[in-house]
Parts: sequence; C-alpha cells; structure tokens
Amino acid sequence: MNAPDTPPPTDALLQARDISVRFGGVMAVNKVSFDVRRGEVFTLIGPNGAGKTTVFNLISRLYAPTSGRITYDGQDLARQPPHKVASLGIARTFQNIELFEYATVLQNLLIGRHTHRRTGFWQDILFTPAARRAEIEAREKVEQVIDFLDLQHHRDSLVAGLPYGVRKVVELGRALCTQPRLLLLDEPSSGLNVEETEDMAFWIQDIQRDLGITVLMVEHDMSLVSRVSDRVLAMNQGEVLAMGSPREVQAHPGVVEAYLGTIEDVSSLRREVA
Ligand SMILES: Nc1ncnc2c1ncn2[C@@H]1O[C@H](COP(=O)(O)OP(=O)(O)OP(=O)(O)O)[C@@H](O)[C@H]1O
Repeated sequence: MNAPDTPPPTDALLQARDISVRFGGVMAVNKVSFDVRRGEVFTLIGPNGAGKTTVFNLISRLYAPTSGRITYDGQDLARQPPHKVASLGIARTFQNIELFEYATVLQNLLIGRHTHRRTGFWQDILFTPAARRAEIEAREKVEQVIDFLDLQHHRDSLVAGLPYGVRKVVELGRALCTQPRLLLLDEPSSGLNVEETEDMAFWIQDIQRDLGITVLMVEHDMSLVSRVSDRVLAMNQGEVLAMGSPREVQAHPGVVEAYLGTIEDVSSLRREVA
C-alpha cells in the first residue's frame, strides 16, 4: 500500500492538469488535462489557433503555464529551468527545421549530442580521460543514429545542400542523439511530399517500437496521425474537444465541425465526449 503522501503508481510519463495559458486577452490554452503514457505515440490535432503549439511550448519550457501543473516522470516541470529540459530526457523538433545550415550532418548530430555531455568546460578544454571517454561515447551514439535513420550517404554533406525531406530526418536524428525518453515532434510532415510523409511515418513507428521512446506530436496530416498514433487529443479554441483512438476522435462530430470552422462554443461538445 502507498503511504498517504506517495502519489499512486502511474503509466503516464507526462501529466498535464488543468493547464491554462493567457496571452494578454487571449486564452490560448484553457484548463487542458491529459496524460501521455509511457511508450505511446500521442498526437495533438486541431485547427489553426487551437492552442497545440502553446501546449508544446509549455512542455519544452519555452512558456510557463498561467495556471495548472505539468508533471514529467513524477517531477513538476515548472520547477525545472528551461535549459535543463534536454537533460531530463525531453527532445524536440521544430515546425521549421532548425539546423546549422553550413555544418555537415555529422557535425549537426554531434552538436545535438553535446547537450547530453556530462563533462565540464575545463575537462573538455584539457581533454581529460573523462572528456576523451565522453567524446568516444558521443561519436558512437551519433554513428548509431546515422545507421538507424539510414543517413550514411549524407554523413559529410552540408545541411544547406540537402533536400528538405532529408533535413527533416537529420533534425529527427539530432533529437535522437540526446537519447530522449520523450520526443516532441512539431508537425513532422510539414513541407514533405506524400512519399516523404510515408517515410516519416515509418521512422516514427521505428522510434516507438525499436527505441521504446514515447512520442508527443502535433500534426495536421490525418493519414499520418491515424497511422502512427495510439491516442489523439483534439483541441479547439484552447480547449479539449475529444480524446481517444484516432478512429474515435476523427468520428467525433465536434472534430469534423471544428475543422470546418463552424464551432462557436466547444463546451456543448465536451459534454458529448464525457
Ligand atoms: N506568443 C504569443 N503571444 C500572443 N498570442 C499568442 C502567442 N502564441 C500563440 N498566441 C495565440 O494563442 C492562440 C493559440 O495559438 P497556437 O499557436 O498555440 O495554436 P496552434 O493550434 O498551434 O495553431 P497552428 O496550427 O496555426 O500552429 C492563438 O490565438 C494565437 O494567436
């Protein structure tokens, strides 16, 4: 039995409880609650302005909630400084790729890996045995990621010269180099053609199945969402509209209407879901 002040065991890696974010007069996120279970792919969907990116930015600590609480692996995320998020095991990709354009793929991945380094400034400068070991470990990890994502052919290419679809995979690789437990993917299919989106679906499935990484994703492409997501949370106007399997959420009348832009009051639809 648990002691009275011990939280009950949970399979949730991330828990958001009643989180709200206000920007001036705009309630971007209004009392949103959800759990992301260990090992699942959990996807946020919703029309433009629904609040998805704001939720994402809360979890990567770019924003702080106006109210509510986000717990990651039992720890209050708001107590963690933003620069500590990567070392907690949270990594992210961006809607508009953020890589060093005039560095090679290998260099970009090594930079990603360096956020994981445990050695200090002086150890690195003096190249102590600990720093040497860390460097070898970093290179090994990066090589594993290059093999995993089939990037061998591009290892020494400058990012600036690569097709957009390959850059998206490099960005995914950079996030994987930090050995995350929670991977945040911000619109992984944006800018990709049909074939590249198919490939992205395979990478996400491999990351979940082979690496056991929990994925939280914001995505608009419903075929990708249905294919890779275990559960989906639909938002509209900062509120939760529906949550469940991809099939359940897509069949929800409120979700269909929200995408058509005809919903004025999501409260009635939330009652339908309950
Ligand atoms: N930094 C900010 N300052 C002021 N308002 C903001 C800010 N960020 C978001 N908003 C507002 O909050 C609301 C939710 O925006 P958010 O970007 O989270 O939606 P979204 O679902 O991600 O939309 P999209 O799919 O277009 O990216 C919108 O009304 C937006 O204008």
